[in-house]
Amino acid sequence: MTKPILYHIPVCPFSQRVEILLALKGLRDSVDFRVVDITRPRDPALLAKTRGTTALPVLELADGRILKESLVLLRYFDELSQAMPVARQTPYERAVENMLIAMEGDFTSAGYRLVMNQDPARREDLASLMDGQYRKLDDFLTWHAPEGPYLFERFGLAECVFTPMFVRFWFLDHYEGHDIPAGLTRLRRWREACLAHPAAQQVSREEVVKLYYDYAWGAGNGALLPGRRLSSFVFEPHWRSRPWPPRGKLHPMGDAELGLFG
Ligand SMILES: COc1ccc(C(=O)/C=[SH]/C[C@H](NC(=O)CC[C@H](N)C(=O)O)C(=O)NCC(=O)O)cc1OC
Repeated sequence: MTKPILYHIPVCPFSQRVEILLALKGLRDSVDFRVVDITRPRDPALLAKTRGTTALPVLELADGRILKESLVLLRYFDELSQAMPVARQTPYERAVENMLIAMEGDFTSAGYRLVMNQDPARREDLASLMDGQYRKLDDFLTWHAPEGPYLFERFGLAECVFTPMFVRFWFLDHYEGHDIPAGLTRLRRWREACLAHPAAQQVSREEVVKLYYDYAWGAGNGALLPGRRLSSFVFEPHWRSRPWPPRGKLHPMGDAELGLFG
């Protein structure tokens, strides 16, 4: 039987969400993962399938129908196979889960704006906004799940949504020296449990720090920085062969210093 195809970027957090849920449901092998190199022009055939949008992940069903948006794909796969449901099953618990998931967009944006910031004069404000997002999450968890570590008794849909962002925000520690503010113990407990879960081990801290280097200099989604020939997002040379970039944003490194020998 032809498997559905998930077009994805290996290190993209939105793709990782889907990988985590598929791993939780034992469906990882039921999907054909097709890697897309966003540092190169998109395949016209894929662009035609997505009607011109470029954001990944994109799911192509066996009959050619196309689905997009990671949150949609999470629920699609969770509902496709009734076994081992990941989303909560009662209206109230699903509502609480959705309230937490509704907070993810602002949380993610705050983190990416902080890591991509190039204006030292704005850093304090952006760091403060990030702190505010952490406080909102800590307050929500303290309110709805004071014991934890998860929102409910197991790693669920909200954890699928947030864990890839906790993974990416290792770049905040490395390039901005920024982390969850002291005292937010409930959020730290949640993050620690999410990061340790066996279904969420697709991307390492080393991979994030090396691949997201260009984000720290304001270039996202594979965009090229001035004077550079290769994006830090390229697949080759493999990130394992590259040196660790220094912590902080002291001076921009060139391709050679980054181990990007094209
Ligand atoms: C808030 O700023 C950011 C937040 C997250 C990401 C990210 O991880 C992209 S991951 C890769 C990105 N995918 C998405 O943004 C998907 C978002 C979509 N809403 C979903 O949930 O599936 C992509 O395909 N980019 C290639 C393209 O569009 O051609 C980047 C940000 O800025 C560059």
